[in-house]
Formats: sequence, structure tokens, C-alpha cells
Amino acid sequence: MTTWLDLPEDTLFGIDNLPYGVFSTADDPQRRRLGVAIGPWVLDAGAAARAVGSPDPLLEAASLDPLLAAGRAAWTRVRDALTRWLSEPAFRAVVEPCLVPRADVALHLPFTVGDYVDFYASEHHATNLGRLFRPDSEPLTPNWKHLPIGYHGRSGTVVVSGTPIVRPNGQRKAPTEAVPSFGPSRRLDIEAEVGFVVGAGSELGTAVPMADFAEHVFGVCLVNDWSARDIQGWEYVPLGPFLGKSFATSVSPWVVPLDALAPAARVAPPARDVEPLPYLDDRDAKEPWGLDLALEVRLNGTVISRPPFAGMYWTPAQMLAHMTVNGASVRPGDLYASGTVSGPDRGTEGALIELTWNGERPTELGDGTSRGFLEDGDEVTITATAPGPNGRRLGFGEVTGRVLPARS
Ligand SMILES: O=C(O)/C=C/C(=O)CC(=O)CC(=O)O
Ligand SMILES: [Ca+2]
Ligand SMILES: [Mg+2]
Repeated sequence: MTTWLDLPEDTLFGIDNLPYGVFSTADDPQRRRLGVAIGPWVLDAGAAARAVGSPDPLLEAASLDPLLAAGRAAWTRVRDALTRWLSEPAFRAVVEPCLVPRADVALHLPFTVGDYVDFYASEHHATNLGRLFRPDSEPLTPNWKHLPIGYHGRSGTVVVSGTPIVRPNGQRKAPTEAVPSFGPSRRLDIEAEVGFVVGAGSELGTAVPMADFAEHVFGVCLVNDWSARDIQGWEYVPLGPFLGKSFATSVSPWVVPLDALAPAARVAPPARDVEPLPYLDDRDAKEPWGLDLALEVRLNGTVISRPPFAGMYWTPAQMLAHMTVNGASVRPGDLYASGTVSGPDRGTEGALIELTWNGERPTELGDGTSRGFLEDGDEVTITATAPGPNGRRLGFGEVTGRVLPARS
């Protein structure tokens, strides 16, 4: 696919990507509009549809919500149309005026987040956290390779990239302390994750099989599941993460459509060394949903980690199948995240607690300082790319956030 736009060959927002977002401009900050990123521009999608003479209510909305709910056939129709408008020279004269420089827009949370679930799908992350949190037990719990473990998070505190993160207060108790104390978290951490945005819902009482993944999931974003390790370590027994993670979860403003990732970014997941139950068995699947995303984590501008998503043990299709196997329904706008993406090697950990091994081996930053956990004022940015058609790469934009001091 080529475009009439003059884009650098190595742009991460080329014609094959076209991620969706919601933007506003300074001259009309209240007016939110749906756009797709292309090179250094945002195409105002509603305005483009009007300009070519086929106005589309799905593109006039102030969020992705109606498009998400419209389902796979509408997603394909809209993406095909946007691709045509940006590639066929005949459309150039009317569509070009609908491009807004990306540098001039504010980006917003692109959809209303419904239920939010966070999985735990990296074997390396789960093994590391098991060693750190439960040193006297086997690192992987006995259920880990039989089902994708997850927990329900707090969807109301999912925020768009750029939103400042206030250091949480809470109960903290180190294993060596006799009683808990109250105050700002001293072990504030990140979790580099990939998020899956549900479009078409499912019916209560009905499971979504792995094969129907692409009928329900619209696209992919980046997630930072900020985590207060001291609060978490004290509170989580036996029901799992609660206040240690619910204070904020950041998402990238661009949602990359699943269609942009197929087929180039799809890869086989790791070998299943435990036979999965039939509803999770993807060993014979012709097209399993492993995804070859390369993540990068920067702390105050220094790259501290490069987590590889391709090695995740559980795929997003398995996560959706598991999340609904009891008949729980999904709704448009539901978001589920992969869990921390950590690889097997040093420098591929998706969280500071692993990278610095509980703060014992601080990571060096370019300004000569080092970090065990986050300090006030620190800024964390997660980016990712994936293989696209013709050897080009697709970008996911970024999810970024700066830590503000705790409030008293
Ligand atoms: O092993 C634990 O007790 C805790 C694990 C986490 O903090 C991870 C969690 O949020 C899921 C993930 O991101 O993989
Ligand atoms: Ca997490
Ligand atoms: Mg969180």
C-alpha cells in the first residue's frame, strides 16, 4: 500500500498502520474528534468522510465507543475507506485539508473503559515475582501453566498517556517490620504491558472461543500498570492486587487495529510444556495469536529495558477465551492487559522490581543517578513497534507519565 502523502520510508505511522485516537485542537479544546495517525499528522476522520461525500456517524463521534460497538464488518469497512482516501490520488484534493499536525493536537482517552482485567501472562515475570514475593515457595504457582491468571482492576482510574501520577499513600509493611505504617509508597514501580480493546460484546452465559478473538477484539494499545510494591506486598494475601495497583493505570492514546498486525506481526507462542485444556489449546491452531511486539521502557530519557512480547506464554486469544469460559460477557470498551512483559534476559524486564531485583542492583540513568524504584519527578515512557508489511515497522506511539509527590 502506498499513500499520496510524502512520508519518510521508516515512519512508524505509515499507511499500513492507521491507529485510531481522539484529539482536540487549541482553537476548539472542547471539541473531541476521532482521528487516525499518519506520519506527522492526524487525519480528522469525520471531516474526511464528509469531504469525500460519505459522512459516517461512526466517525463523527467524540470517542471510539460507537465504532467499537459496531463490530468487525464495520471495522473493516471503515479501515478500507480510510486507506483508500489516503492512498488514491483522486482523493488528495479533498482529504488533504483534513490533516492536522500531530504536534498541534491534544490526545484524549480514546474510549470509555468498561471492565478492566489485568493478566499475568509472562512466565519470566511470574517467575521473578514469585521469587521476590514468595521466596519460600515454588516461583510459579501450580495453576500457572493451566490457565492465564488475571485480576479485575479499577477501570475508573485508567488514564491517558501524559496524565501525571500522584504517588499513592497506603499501608506499607516490609517483612522485617512488626506492624504496618501509613504513608507514601516507598517502592513505586511500573509494569510495561500490552492492552487489548474489546469492541463487539458477547452474550451473558456464552463463552467466546479462541477462534472468535478477532470478531471481538478491535485493537491493541500500550499500558503502564503503575504498582506500589510495598502496599501490594502487604495487602495482596489472599485475594490479590488491590490498592497497590488501583491508583492509576496509563494507556497509550493510539489504538492499533488488529487488522494492522495481521499477518506480519503474528508469531507462534512458546511451546506448551503442559497440555492445555481444550478451550485453551492452541497447539494446532493455524494462526495462533502470539504477537511480535518489541517494547522499550525509558526512565527520564534513558532506555532501561527492552521487553519482547513474542515470548509471552499466553496469547490474547487464550486470555479472552478464559475470561469468558464461565459465561461472563464482555462489552464494548472492556480492556484487558497482558500483564507485565518480561523476557528471559537482563535488560528485558518490564518492571523495576525485577530489573533492579528489589532495588538491590539499581539501574543507572544517563544523568549519573540510579534508581531502585521511582522518585518524585521521574518520567516513564513505554513505546513499542511491530513488523508490518514489506519489512516496514508499525508504531504504537507511547504511554508516558510523570510521578508527582504524594498528597498529604
Ligand atoms: O506475583 C505476584 O504476586 C504479583 C504479580 C504482579 O504484580 C503482577 C500483576 O499485576 C500482573 C502482571 O502485570 O503480570
Ligand atoms: Ca500488571
Ligand atoms: Mg494499575
